[in-house]
Amino acid sequence: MSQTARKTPDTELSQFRVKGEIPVPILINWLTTVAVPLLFFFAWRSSLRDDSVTPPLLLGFAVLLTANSLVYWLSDNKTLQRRGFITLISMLFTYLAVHAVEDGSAIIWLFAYPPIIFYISESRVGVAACSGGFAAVIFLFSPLGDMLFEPPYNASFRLTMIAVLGFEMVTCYILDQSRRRSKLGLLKLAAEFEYAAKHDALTGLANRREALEQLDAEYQRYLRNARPFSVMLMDIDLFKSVNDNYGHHVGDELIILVAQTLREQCRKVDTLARWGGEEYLVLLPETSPDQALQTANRIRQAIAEASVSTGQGVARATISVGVATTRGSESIDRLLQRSDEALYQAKTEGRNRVCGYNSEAAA
Ligand SMILES: Nc1nc2c(ncn2[C@@H]2O[C@H](COP(=O)(O)OP(=O)(O)OP(=O)(O)O)[C@@H](O)[C@H]2O)c(=O)[nH]1
Repeated sequence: MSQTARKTPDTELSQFRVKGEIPVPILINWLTTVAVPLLFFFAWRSSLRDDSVTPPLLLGFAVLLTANSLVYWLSDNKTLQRRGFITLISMLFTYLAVHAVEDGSAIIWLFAYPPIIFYISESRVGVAACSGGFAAVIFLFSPLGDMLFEPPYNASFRLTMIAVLGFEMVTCYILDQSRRRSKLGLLKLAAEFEYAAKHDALTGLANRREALEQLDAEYQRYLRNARPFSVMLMDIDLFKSVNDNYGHHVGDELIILVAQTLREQCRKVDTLARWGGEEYLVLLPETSPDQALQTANRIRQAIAEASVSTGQGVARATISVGVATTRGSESIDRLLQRSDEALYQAKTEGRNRVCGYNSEAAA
Protein backbone atom coordinates (compact mmCIF):
# COMPACT_ATOMS: atom_id res chain seq x y z
CA MET A 1 0.00 0.00 0.00
CA SER A 2 1.36 3.39 -0.91
CA GLN A 3 2.27 5.66 1.97
CA THR A 4 2.38 8.76 -0.23
CA ALA A 5 0.36 11.65 1.19
CA ARG A 6 -2.66 12.24 -1.05
CA LYS A 7 -4.34 15.63 -1.02
CA THR A 8 -7.74 14.96 0.46
CA PRO A 9 -10.46 16.98 -1.32
CA ASP A 10 -12.60 19.22 0.86
CA THR A 11 -15.71 17.13 0.24
CA GLU A 12 -13.95 13.94 1.22
CA LEU A 13 -12.50 15.59 4.31
CA SER A 14 -15.94 16.63 5.53
CA GLN A 15 -17.00 12.97 5.54
CA PHE A 16 -14.46 12.10 8.23
CA ARG A 17 -15.09 13.15 11.76
CA VAL A 18 -12.30 13.54 14.25
CA LYS A 19 -13.18 12.40 17.78
CA GLY A 20 -14.64 15.35 19.73
CA GLU A 21 -15.73 17.28 16.63
CA ILE A 22 -19.41 18.33 16.68
CA PRO A 23 -21.20 16.61 13.76
CA VAL A 24 -22.75 19.14 11.36
CA PRO A 25 -26.34 17.74 11.57
CA ILE A 26 -26.21 17.94 15.38
CA LEU A 27 -24.90 21.52 15.23
CA ILE A 28 -27.66 22.50 12.80
CA ASN A 29 -30.32 20.96 15.03
CA TRP A 30 -28.82 22.66 18.04
CA LEU A 31 -28.76 26.07 16.27
CA THR A 32 -32.36 25.50 15.17
CA THR A 33 -33.38 24.74 18.75
CA VAL A 34 -31.82 28.02 19.90
CA ALA A 35 -33.04 30.07 16.93
CA VAL A 36 -36.72 29.07 17.09
CA PRO A 37 -37.49 30.59 20.56
CA LEU A 38 -35.46 33.68 19.57
CA LEU A 39 -37.55 34.09 16.42
CA PHE A 40 -40.72 33.74 18.49
CA PHE A 41 -39.41 36.34 20.93
CA PHE A 42 -38.57 38.88 18.20
CA ALA A 43 -41.85 38.16 16.41
CA TRP A 44 -43.67 39.01 19.65
CA ARG A 45 -41.60 42.22 20.07
CA SER A 46 -42.38 43.27 16.51
CA SER A 47 -46.09 42.67 17.07
CA LEU A 48 -45.94 45.11 20.01
CA ARG A 49 -44.80 47.79 17.53
CA ASP A 50 -47.84 47.21 15.33
CA ASP A 51 -45.60 45.69 12.68
CA SER A 52 -47.88 43.36 10.72
CA VAL A 53 -45.25 42.02 8.29
CA THR A 54 -42.32 40.95 10.50
CA PRO A 55 -44.10 38.61 13.01
CA PRO A 56 -45.57 36.22 10.41
CA LEU A 57 -42.27 36.22 8.50
CA LEU A 58 -40.17 35.44 11.59
CA LEU A 59 -42.67 32.75 12.63
CA GLY A 60 -42.52 31.39 9.07
CA PHE A 61 -38.72 31.10 9.36
CA ALA A 62 -39.14 29.34 12.72
CA VAL A 63 -41.54 26.82 11.17
CA LEU A 64 -39.29 26.23 8.13
CA LEU A 65 -36.19 25.76 10.29
CA THR A 66 -38.07 23.25 12.46
CA ALA A 67 -39.37 21.46 9.35
CA ASN A 68 -35.81 21.31 8.00
CA SER A 69 -34.67 19.49 11.14
CA LEU A 70 -37.71 17.20 11.10
CA VAL A 71 -37.06 16.26 7.48
CA TYR A 72 -33.51 15.36 8.51
CA TRP A 73 -34.78 13.13 11.35
CA LEU A 74 -37.12 11.38 8.94
CA SER A 75 -34.88 11.10 5.87
CA ASP A 76 -31.38 11.13 7.40
CA ASN A 77 -30.34 13.27 4.42
CA LYS A 78 -27.46 15.40 5.73
CA THR A 79 -26.89 17.29 2.47
CA LEU A 80 -30.55 18.29 2.21
CA GLN A 81 -30.56 19.44 5.84
CA ARG A 82 -27.36 21.50 5.39
CA ARG A 83 -28.49 23.12 2.14
CA GLY A 84 -31.93 23.86 3.59
CA PHE A 85 -30.38 25.46 6.66
CA ILE A 86 -27.91 27.59 4.64
CA THR A 87 -30.74 28.82 2.38
CA LEU A 88 -33.02 29.66 5.31
CA ILE A 89 -30.45 31.53 7.39
CA SER A 90 -29.19 33.41 4.32
CA MET A 91 -32.76 34.58 3.63
CA LEU A 92 -33.37 35.36 7.31
CA PHE A 93 -30.23 37.48 7.66
CA THR A 94 -31.03 39.31 4.42
CA TYR A 95 -34.49 40.12 5.75
CA LEU A 96 -33.12 41.28 9.15
CA ALA A 97 -30.66 43.64 7.40
CA VAL A 98 -32.89 44.98 4.63
CA HIS A 99 -35.96 45.58 6.76
CA ALA A 100 -33.91 46.97 9.62
CA VAL A 101 -35.76 44.85 12.17
CA GLU A 102 -35.44 46.03 15.82
CA ASP A 103 -34.77 49.62 14.65
CA GLY A 104 -31.86 48.38 12.55
CA SER A 105 -30.03 46.67 15.41
CA ALA A 106 -31.00 43.15 14.19
CA ILE A 107 -28.32 43.51 11.50
CA ILE A 108 -25.79 42.76 14.24
CA TRP A 109 -27.00 39.12 14.12
CA LEU A 110 -25.21 39.04 10.77
CA PHE A 111 -21.99 38.44 12.71
CA ALA A 112 -23.25 34.94 13.50
CA TYR A 113 -23.32 34.10 9.78
CA PRO A 114 -19.59 33.58 8.90
CA PRO A 115 -18.65 31.12 11.70
CA ILE A 116 -21.80 29.06 11.10
CA ILE A 117 -21.35 28.93 7.33
CA PHE A 118 -17.66 28.04 7.51
CA TYR A 119 -18.29 25.28 10.05
CA ILE A 120 -21.20 23.60 8.35
CA SER A 121 -20.12 23.84 4.71
CA GLU A 122 -17.13 23.23 2.51
CA SER A 123 -14.50 25.94 2.37
CA ARG A 124 -15.50 27.18 -1.08
CA VAL A 125 -19.20 27.41 -0.08
CA GLY A 126 -18.17 29.39 3.01
CA VAL A 127 -16.08 31.78 0.91
CA ALA A 128 -18.85 32.18 -1.69
CA ALA A 129 -21.61 32.74 0.92
CA CYS A 130 -19.54 35.23 2.93
CA SER A 131 -18.40 37.14 -0.18
CA GLY A 132 -22.02 37.31 -1.36
CA GLY A 133 -23.18 38.46 2.09
CA PHE A 134 -20.42 41.06 2.30
CA ALA A 135 -21.22 42.42 -1.18
CA ALA A 136 -24.93 42.55 -0.22
CA VAL A 137 -24.16 44.58 2.92
CA ILE A 138 -22.03 47.03 0.92
CA PHE A 139 -24.83 47.32 -1.63
CA LEU A 140 -27.37 47.91 1.15
CA PHE A 141 -25.18 50.72 2.52
CA SER A 142 -24.64 52.26 -0.94
CA PRO A 143 -26.67 55.19 -2.35
CA LEU A 144 -28.64 52.69 -4.46
CA GLY A 145 -29.43 50.64 -1.34
CA ASP A 146 -30.57 53.84 0.36
CA MET A 147 -32.91 54.59 -2.53
CA LEU A 148 -34.35 51.08 -2.62
CA PHE A 149 -34.61 50.18 1.07
CA GLU A 150 -34.08 53.39 3.05
CA PRO A 151 -32.16 51.59 5.81
CA PRO A 152 -31.74 53.61 9.04
CA TYR A 153 -27.98 53.09 9.40
CA ASN A 154 -25.84 56.17 9.89
CA ALA A 155 -22.46 56.70 8.22
CA SER A 156 -20.27 55.70 11.16
CA PHE A 157 -22.35 52.56 11.81
CA ARG A 158 -22.00 51.58 8.14
CA LEU A 159 -18.22 52.02 8.19
CA THR A 160 -17.82 50.13 11.45
CA MET A 161 -20.15 47.35 10.31
CA ILE A 162 -18.28 46.88 7.02
CA ALA A 163 -14.85 46.92 8.70
CA VAL A 164 -15.76 44.58 11.54
CA LEU A 165 -17.74 42.22 9.29
CA GLY A 166 -14.86 42.03 6.79
CA PHE A 167 -12.40 41.43 9.62
CA GLU A 168 -14.61 38.69 11.07
CA MET A 169 -15.04 36.96 7.71
CA VAL A 170 -11.30 36.90 7.02
CA THR A 171 -10.63 35.66 10.57
CA CYS A 172 -13.25 32.93 10.22
CA TYR A 173 -11.71 31.88 6.90
CA ILE A 174 -8.20 31.67 8.39
CA LEU A 175 -9.44 29.74 11.45
CA ASP A 176 -11.44 27.42 9.24
CA GLN A 177 -8.41 26.70 7.05
CA SER A 178 -6.37 26.00 10.15
CA ARG A 179 -9.10 23.67 11.48
CA ARG A 180 -9.22 21.80 8.16
CA ARG A 181 -5.41 21.46 8.05
CA SER A 182 -5.34 20.12 11.62
CA LYS A 183 -8.10 17.67 10.78
CA LEU A 184 -6.23 16.55 7.67
CA GLY A 185 -3.06 16.14 9.74
CA LEU A 186 -4.89 14.04 12.34
CA LEU A 187 -6.49 11.85 9.69
CA LYS A 188 -3.11 11.35 8.00
CA LEU A 189 -1.55 10.46 11.32
CA ALA A 190 -4.38 8.02 12.09
CA ALA A 191 -3.91 6.41 8.66
CA GLU A 192 -0.15 6.11 9.28
CA PHE A 193 -0.74 4.53 12.69
CA GLU A 194 -3.23 2.12 11.21
CA TYR A 195 -0.79 1.21 8.45
CA ALA A 196 2.07 0.73 10.94
CA ALA A 197 -0.14 -1.44 13.16
CA LYS A 198 -0.96 -3.74 10.25
CA HIS A 199 2.26 -3.88 8.28
CA ASP A 200 5.81 -5.01 8.65
CA ALA A 201 8.21 -2.07 8.53
CA LEU A 202 11.00 -3.83 6.58
CA THR A 203 8.99 -5.41 3.76
CA GLY A 204 5.68 -3.51 3.76
CA LEU A 205 3.85 -6.87 3.83
CA ALA A 206 1.04 -7.48 6.30
CA ASN A 207 2.32 -8.34 9.77
CA ARG A 208 1.37 -11.43 11.74
CA ARG A 209 -1.54 -9.73 13.51
CA GLU A 210 -3.06 -8.48 10.25
CA ALA A 211 -2.51 -11.91 8.66
CA LEU A 212 -4.41 -13.54 11.54
CA GLU A 213 -7.28 -11.08 11.03
CA GLN A 214 -7.39 -11.82 7.30
CA LEU A 215 -7.25 -15.55 8.05
CA ASP A 216 -10.18 -15.21 10.40
CA ALA A 217 -12.19 -13.20 7.82
CA GLU A 218 -11.42 -15.78 5.11
CA TYR A 219 -12.32 -18.61 7.48
CA GLN A 220 -15.72 -17.01 8.16
CA ARG A 221 -16.29 -16.75 4.38
CA TYR A 222 -15.27 -20.40 4.02
CA LEU A 223 -17.80 -21.42 6.69
CA ARG A 224 -20.51 -19.55 4.76
CA ASN A 225 -19.75 -20.58 1.18
CA ALA A 226 -17.68 -23.77 1.68
CA ARG A 227 -15.13 -22.66 -0.94
CA PRO A 228 -11.76 -23.94 0.34
CA PHE A 229 -8.80 -21.65 0.82
CA SER A 230 -5.13 -22.51 1.21
CA VAL A 231 -2.22 -21.21 3.22
CA MET A 232 1.47 -21.37 2.41
CA LEU A 233 3.98 -21.10 5.21
CA MET A 234 7.46 -20.43 3.87
CA ASP A 235 10.87 -20.02 5.39
CA ILE A 236 14.17 -18.89 3.86
CA ASP A 237 16.63 -21.76 3.92
CA LEU A 238 19.81 -21.61 6.00
CA PHE A 239 19.29 -17.93 6.53
CA LYS A 240 21.60 -17.85 9.52
CA SER A 241 24.52 -18.61 7.20
CA VAL A 242 23.49 -15.72 4.89
CA ASN A 243 23.73 -13.36 7.86
CA ASP A 244 26.98 -14.93 8.98
CA ASN A 245 28.58 -14.84 5.51
CA TYR A 246 27.33 -11.52 4.15
CA GLY A 247 26.19 -9.57 7.19
CA HIS A 248 22.75 -8.60 8.51
CA HIS A 249 22.14 -5.85 5.94
CA VAL A 250 22.39 -8.36 3.08
CA GLY A 251 20.10 -10.67 5.07
CA ASP A 252 17.61 -7.79 5.24
CA GLU A 253 17.92 -7.22 1.48
CA LEU A 254 17.12 -10.88 0.85
CA ILE A 255 14.09 -10.66 3.14
CA ILE A 256 12.90 -7.69 1.03
CA LEU A 257 13.68 -9.57 -2.21
CA VAL A 258 11.50 -12.50 -1.13
CA ALA A 259 8.67 -10.08 -0.26
CA GLN A 260 9.03 -8.42 -3.67
CA THR A 261 8.93 -11.79 -5.43
CA LEU A 262 5.80 -12.73 -3.50
CA ARG A 263 4.15 -9.52 -4.70
CA GLU A 264 5.07 -10.32 -8.29
CA GLN A 265 3.91 -13.93 -8.17
CA CYS A 266 0.68 -13.67 -6.18
CA ARG A 267 -2.78 -12.36 -6.99
CA LYS A 268 -4.19 -9.11 -5.62
CA VAL A 269 -6.68 -11.06 -3.52
CA ASP A 270 -3.95 -13.05 -1.75
CA THR A 271 -2.72 -11.85 1.63
CA LEU A 272 1.07 -11.70 1.86
CA ALA A 273 2.45 -11.51 5.36
CA ARG A 274 5.76 -11.57 7.14
CA TRP A 275 4.97 -14.22 9.71
CA GLY A 276 8.23 -13.99 11.67
CA GLY A 277 11.95 -13.21 11.11
CA GLU A 278 12.52 -15.04 7.80
CA GLU A 279 9.13 -16.71 7.69
CA TYR A 280 6.22 -15.68 5.44
CA LEU A 281 2.59 -16.65 5.24
CA VAL A 282 0.50 -16.39 2.08
CA LEU A 283 -3.26 -16.76 2.28
CA LEU A 284 -4.81 -17.89 -1.01
CA PRO A 285 -8.60 -17.41 -1.04
CA GLU A 286 -10.69 -19.92 -2.98
CA THR A 287 -7.67 -22.04 -3.89
CA SER A 288 -7.59 -25.84 -4.11
CA PRO A 289 -4.61 -27.92 -2.88
CA ASP A 290 -3.34 -28.45 -6.46
CA GLN A 291 -3.56 -24.76 -7.36
CA ALA A 292 -1.81 -23.85 -4.09
CA LEU A 293 1.02 -26.32 -4.75
CA GLN A 294 1.44 -24.91 -8.27
CA THR A 295 1.60 -21.34 -6.96
CA ALA A 296 4.04 -22.32 -4.21
CA ASN A 297 6.34 -23.97 -6.73
CA ARG A 298 6.23 -20.95 -9.01
CA ILE A 299 7.20 -18.73 -6.09
CA ARG A 300 9.93 -21.11 -4.93
CA GLN A 301 11.43 -21.15 -8.42
CA ALA A 302 11.25 -17.37 -8.84
CA ILE A 303 13.00 -16.85 -5.52
CA ALA A 304 15.71 -19.38 -6.37
CA GLU A 305 16.40 -17.39 -9.58
CA ALA A 306 16.48 -13.98 -7.88
CA SER A 307 19.58 -12.51 -6.26
CA VAL A 308 21.04 -9.42 -4.63
CA SER A 309 24.49 -8.08 -5.42
CA THR A 310 26.79 -7.52 -2.48
CA GLY A 311 30.38 -6.39 -2.01
CA GLN A 312 31.29 -10.07 -1.73
CA GLY A 313 29.47 -11.17 -4.87
CA VAL A 314 25.91 -12.25 -5.56
CA ALA A 315 23.74 -13.51 -2.67
CA ARG A 316 20.86 -15.87 -3.33
CA ALA A 317 18.21 -17.51 -1.25
CA THR A 318 15.97 -20.52 -1.52
CA ILE A 319 12.80 -21.18 0.39
CA SER A 320 10.96 -24.17 1.76
CA VAL A 321 7.19 -24.09 1.66
CA GLY A 322 4.46 -25.94 3.54
CA VAL A 323 1.00 -25.86 1.99
CA ALA A 324 -2.33 -26.75 3.60
CA THR A 325 -5.93 -26.34 2.47
CA THR A 326 -9.05 -26.07 4.60
CA ARG A 327 -11.05 -29.21 5.11
CA GLY A 328 -14.28 -29.78 7.00
CA SER A 329 -14.74 -27.54 9.97
CA GLU A 330 -11.23 -27.78 11.34
CA SER A 331 -9.99 -24.63 13.08
CA ILE A 332 -7.55 -22.03 11.77
CA ASP A 333 -5.05 -23.19 14.39
CA ARG A 334 -5.20 -26.71 13.00
CA LEU A 335 -4.82 -25.43 9.43
CA LEU A 336 -1.72 -23.46 10.45
CA GLN A 337 -0.40 -26.45 12.30
CA ARG A 338 -0.74 -28.59 9.18
CA SER A 339 1.07 -26.04 7.03
CA ASP A 340 3.82 -25.87 9.67
CA GLU A 341 4.15 -29.65 9.63
CA ALA A 342 4.37 -29.56 5.81
CA LEU A 343 7.08 -26.87 6.05
CA TYR A 344 8.98 -29.01 8.53
CA GLN A 345 8.72 -31.90 6.07
CA ALA A 346 10.11 -29.68 3.26
CA LYS A 347 13.05 -28.71 5.48
CA THR A 348 13.83 -32.27 6.52
CA GLU A 349 13.57 -33.52 2.94
CA GLY A 350 16.39 -31.22 1.86
CA ARG A 351 14.98 -27.63 1.64
CA ASN A 352 14.25 -25.60 -1.53
CA ARG A 353 11.06 -27.57 -1.97
CA VAL A 354 7.30 -27.43 -1.53
CA CYS A 355 5.34 -29.93 0.55
CA GLY A 356 1.62 -30.20 0.87
CA TYR A 357 0.26 -31.65 4.06
CA ASN A 358 -0.09 -35.40 3.57
CA SER A 359 1.16 -35.13 0.03
CA GLU A 360 4.40 -35.97 -1.64
CA ALA A 361 7.16 -33.41 -2.00
CA ALA A 362 6.26 -31.35 -5.03
CA ALA A 363 9.76 -30.40 -6.08
N1 LIG B 1 19.10 -10.08 8.60
C1 LIG B 1 18.05 -10.50 9.30
N2 LIG B 1 18.10 -11.71 9.89
C2 LIG B 1 17.03 -12.14 10.58
C3 LIG B 1 15.86 -11.34 10.70
N3 LIG B 1 14.97 -12.05 11.42
C4 LIG B 1 15.54 -13.22 11.75
N4 LIG B 1 16.80 -13.28 11.24
C5 LIG B 1 17.77 -14.35 11.36
O1 LIG B 1 17.28 -15.49 10.69
C6 LIG B 1 18.00 -16.61 11.20
C7 LIG B 1 17.06 -17.78 11.27
O2 LIG B 1 17.86 -18.88 11.45
P1 LIG B 1 17.31 -20.29 11.86
O3 LIG B 1 15.92 -20.18 12.41
O4 LIG B 1 18.31 -20.95 12.75
O5 LIG B 1 17.18 -21.09 10.57
P2 LIG B 1 17.96 -21.07 9.21
O6 LIG B 1 19.39 -20.71 9.34
O7 LIG B 1 17.17 -20.25 8.25
O8 LIG B 1 17.88 -22.58 8.82
P3 LIG B 1 16.63 -23.40 8.35
O9 LIG B 1 15.40 -22.64 8.71
O10 LIG B 1 16.70 -24.69 9.10
O11 LIG B 1 16.79 -23.60 6.90
C8 LIG B 1 18.57 -16.20 12.56
O12 LIG B 1 19.98 -16.13 12.46
C9 LIG B 1 18.00 -14.80 12.77
O13 LIG B 1 18.91 -13.95 13.42
C10 LIG B 1 15.85 -10.06 10.08
O14 LIG B 1 14.88 -9.30 10.12
N5 LIG B 1 16.96 -9.68 9.39
